[in-house]
Amino acid sequence: MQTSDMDYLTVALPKGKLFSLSAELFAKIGYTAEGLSDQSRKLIITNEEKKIRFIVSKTADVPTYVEYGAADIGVIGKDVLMESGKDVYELLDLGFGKCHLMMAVHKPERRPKLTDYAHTRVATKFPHIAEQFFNEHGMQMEYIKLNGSIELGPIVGLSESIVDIVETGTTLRENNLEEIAYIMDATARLIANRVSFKLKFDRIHAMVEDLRQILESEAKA
Ligand SMILES: Nc1ncnc2c1ncn2[C@@H]1O[C@H](COP(=O)(O)OP(=O)(O)OP(=O)(O)O)[C@@H](O)[C@H]1O
Ligand SMILES: O=P(O)(O)OC[C@H]1O[C@H](OP(=O)(O)OP(=O)(O)O)[C@H](O)[C@@H]1O
Repeated sequence: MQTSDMDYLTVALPKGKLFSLSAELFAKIGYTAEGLSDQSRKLIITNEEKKIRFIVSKTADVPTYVEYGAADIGVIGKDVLMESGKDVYELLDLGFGKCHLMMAVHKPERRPKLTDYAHTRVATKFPHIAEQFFNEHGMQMEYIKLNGSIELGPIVGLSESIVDIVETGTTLRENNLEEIAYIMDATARLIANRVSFKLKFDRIHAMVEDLRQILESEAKA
């Protein structure tokens, strides 16, 4: 394994929904870098003075960069972290990116039971989480991995149900789907490489404490 350069703290930020919120949070503790914005195409942005390096990665790849030590620290949704199964420390619940994972089906005529769907097909970005959930309910399923627009699955007959994220519920409503089982809540988490956490303990610990203070003061406001 590689541990990111000892002089620098390397932070992996996910593209997409969590990017701006993560960058804003780091900026509040003084972790800024010129050119760190949604619009930039730069993949590595360094603040030489503070010895911080941000790497901007595809969301699902953040746990991989952190597990291998290419990044010391990362921000990632709990959903993606659980699905990845990567061996990293989870240091802090950052609170934003709130959503939940659930199972939904095409709007049924009568209230269905979860077990009505045993042995059917589930479309999902989260096959590991889905399998764990259905196993806990003693249900054997067929998992169809999709990478986006999961709600299409039942509409076009690819699957009988989906396991996906819900935030406002708009996507379910607009596609005539109904949640029939709650699986888990998710928020953004701060994660760390296990070796970096030991080798760069003072720096990471100080950063976590600064972030914790910001989050606590925002929660009180
Ligand atoms: N409405 C939402 N839809 C999707 N994810 C949400 C939502 N609200 C919060 N999140 C959180 O934001 C994380 C990132 O979502 P995003 O849609 O940016 O990921 P992605 O589409 O997998 O990434 P990428 O844009 O790199 O393909 C999710 O893993 C989840 O934890
Ligand atoms: O409850 P809502 O507020 O409607 O949000 C939920 C939707 O957001 C996510 O999709 P995303 O925007 O990440 O696009 P994707 O389908 O490409 O994953 C998720 O997969 C749902 O489709």
